[in-house]
Amino acid sequence: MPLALTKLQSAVSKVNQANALKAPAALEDSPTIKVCVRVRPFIKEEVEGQRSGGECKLCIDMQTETGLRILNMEGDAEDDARAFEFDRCYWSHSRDHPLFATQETLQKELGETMLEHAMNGFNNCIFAYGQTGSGKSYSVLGGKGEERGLLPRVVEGLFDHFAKLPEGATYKTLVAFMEIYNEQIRDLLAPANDSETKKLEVKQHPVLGTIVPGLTEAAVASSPEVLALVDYGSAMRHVSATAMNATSSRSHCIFTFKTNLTEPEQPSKVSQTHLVDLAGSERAGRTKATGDRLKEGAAINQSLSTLARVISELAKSAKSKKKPNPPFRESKLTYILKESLCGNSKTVMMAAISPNFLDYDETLSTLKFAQSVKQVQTKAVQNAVNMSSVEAQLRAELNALKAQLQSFQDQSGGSPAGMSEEESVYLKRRVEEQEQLCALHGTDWPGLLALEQSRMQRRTAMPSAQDLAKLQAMEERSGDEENDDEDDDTFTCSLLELGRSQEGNPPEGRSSLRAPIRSQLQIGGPLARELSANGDQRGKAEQLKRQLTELSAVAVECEEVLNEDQDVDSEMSLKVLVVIDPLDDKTLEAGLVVQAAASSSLPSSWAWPRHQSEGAGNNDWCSGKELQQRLSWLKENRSVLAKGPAEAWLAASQATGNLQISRLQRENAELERKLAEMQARLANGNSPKSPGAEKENEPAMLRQQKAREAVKTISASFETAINALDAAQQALAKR
Ligand SMILES: Nc1ncnc2c1ncn2[C@@H]1O[C@H](COP(=O)(O)OP(=O)(O)OP(=O)(O)O)[C@@H](O)[C@H]1O
Repeated sequence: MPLALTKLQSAVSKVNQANALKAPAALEDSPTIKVCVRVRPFIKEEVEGQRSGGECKLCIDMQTETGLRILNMEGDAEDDARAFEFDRCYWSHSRDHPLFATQETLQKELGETMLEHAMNGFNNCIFAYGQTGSGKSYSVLGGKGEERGLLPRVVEGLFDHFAKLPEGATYKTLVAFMEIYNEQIRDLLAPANDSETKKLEVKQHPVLGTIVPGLTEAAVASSPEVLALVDYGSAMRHVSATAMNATSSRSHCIFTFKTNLTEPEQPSKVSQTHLVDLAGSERAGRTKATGDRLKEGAAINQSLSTLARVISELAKSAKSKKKPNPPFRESKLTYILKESLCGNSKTVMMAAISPNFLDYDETLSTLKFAQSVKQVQTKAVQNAVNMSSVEAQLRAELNALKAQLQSFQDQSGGSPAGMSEEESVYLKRRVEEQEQLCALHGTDWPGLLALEQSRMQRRTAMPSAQDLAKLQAMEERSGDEENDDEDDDTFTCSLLELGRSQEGNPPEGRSSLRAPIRSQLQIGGPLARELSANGDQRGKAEQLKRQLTELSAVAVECEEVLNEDQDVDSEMSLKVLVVIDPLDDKTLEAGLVVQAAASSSLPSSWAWPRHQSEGAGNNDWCSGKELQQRLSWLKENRSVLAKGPAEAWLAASQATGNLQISRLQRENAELERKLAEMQARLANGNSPKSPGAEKENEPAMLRQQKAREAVKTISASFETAINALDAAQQALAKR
């Protein structure tokens, strides 16, 4: 082929590739916040009536990619229709519509655009806004497989982009995940025990802009790692059932990733991207909220109304060119998003709306709000930064803080005199925070990755997505059983079973027992309904969640202990039986079955010390406390598991108060008796008596041969048992 033609073809293909990545013209760069609207399908709660009394009337009409109409079905629909224009409208209500948009459509248009920005050093933000149950979480987080939302797709895409970087380029990524619940910031990535103690505040930093000191910023190197963190964070989020949505998010949730790309001899391109899933705006009457739910609703509405005032102020000033004075600091949400709403960021609003006429008022108000957001301008600039100068500035600040603390301490020979207790605590905390900032913006990247690994181990971990599919199937089965037993309305039971064996390949970097506990509760639909049905069930739900969290932590620790021992064939499964009885405090039973060293060391019949409370036929089950005992056993004995039966038996006998030794002695006595009996019969030329008549008729030679084999087998096992017992007793005697 002539060279010119090859070049032309390659140029055409490059242009095509670039076009394929490009968002529609309406989404291309302009200084205002881009506004998209998405219409969801009718959902189960509408069809079944909890949300709408069974009334499903479509009131949205979309003819173009940028325009929609909302119809007032009470009057003359055509006359009463109100038309709106946005940067992009996504029709996800019905698949047969020519404009039908999938999760993939959103990723191609919005996700890829954000990634292009991030790779070029621009900050991004996408925030999903809308009434409860309108599809915000579905768009941002989504479900499984093809239903994955923007967040997981963007994370995967990010690492695909990194893989294509030119030689010599390096990248670093930090991720954070927080929620704002009742005006408090919660770190969703902090290991469970840490998060309760930390009170997080938003601050303005002279070098770094808006920051939340103390918030976990996890150094990550692959998309599975980030997705495991997203699972973990989602599990920690406040979700509960309301009449409008069985899995309603009760908090605003912000996932952030920061990138730092460096090419040789170039300033680093840094970016920060927020993906925000706002809590639903709601009217207490429709959600039937009372007590804590109502309080949550008030806090949600307060921050959303601050957001509305901020937007209104910004929109007004865009028209009048006056300097705006928006009340950013009146809510944590607007304070954190300040930069995204009017500063250095390319920002998209995703307005999620319900298609149902019953939600007409809320939908209209969402559309009007979205229209005002369209006028708000931001000022995105490329962040090309000299990282060593940033680090130097942060270090200088750290040194100044340390010097200040030191001078107070010097004045008083150790304790900071002249300072109140509060001031000294404050200064010490500032030093700690500044040290964390220096580390995050310093050069010790391997150190940050190692820190994250150790944090991961401390996180209470949960089952994986694969396990969740299993869970769901089991839950459905147990749901059917519940329906069969409608008379018994005091109990709700769910059986969740997670498993792991050597054949299963857990995804790299993730323990197979990790998955959101909250997903378990969501899957436990009947359970969630039971918990939210009667006034004060929240306490019960929290208690249950705590118990499940603790239990999973123990299970994962067991799994990790087994994983450490490469030589041990192990198989493990966790069964959780959730029993909720409103009259009883006992809410949870769990069982952990570990077949450690089933084939190589421990005799398979005796792989686990059985607890005294275990009854026949039910010996896999144990309570949380017993699970802890099993974990201790496993920890104490892991070093011997792979060595051989004698040591393993010894270890087990120590752990179980020598019960096993006496059991073994009984077994040996029985074996000895059988052996003696056989030998005596053989010596007399008599084969052992067979029970059946046919056997009586067997030729004498054959019977004798069988008897000899039986003796051989028995004496072999007898020998093994004796040796093991001897070794065990000798070792015991030495201690
Ligand atoms: N585009 C869509 N396609 C299919 N199902 C959807 C879509 N959007 C939303 N849903 C479904 O609608 C229900 C409510 O959606 P979702 O939980 O995302 O609402 P939300 O706005 O986040 O609610 P809340 O504010 O209460 O958390 C869910 O069952 C979700 O799966």
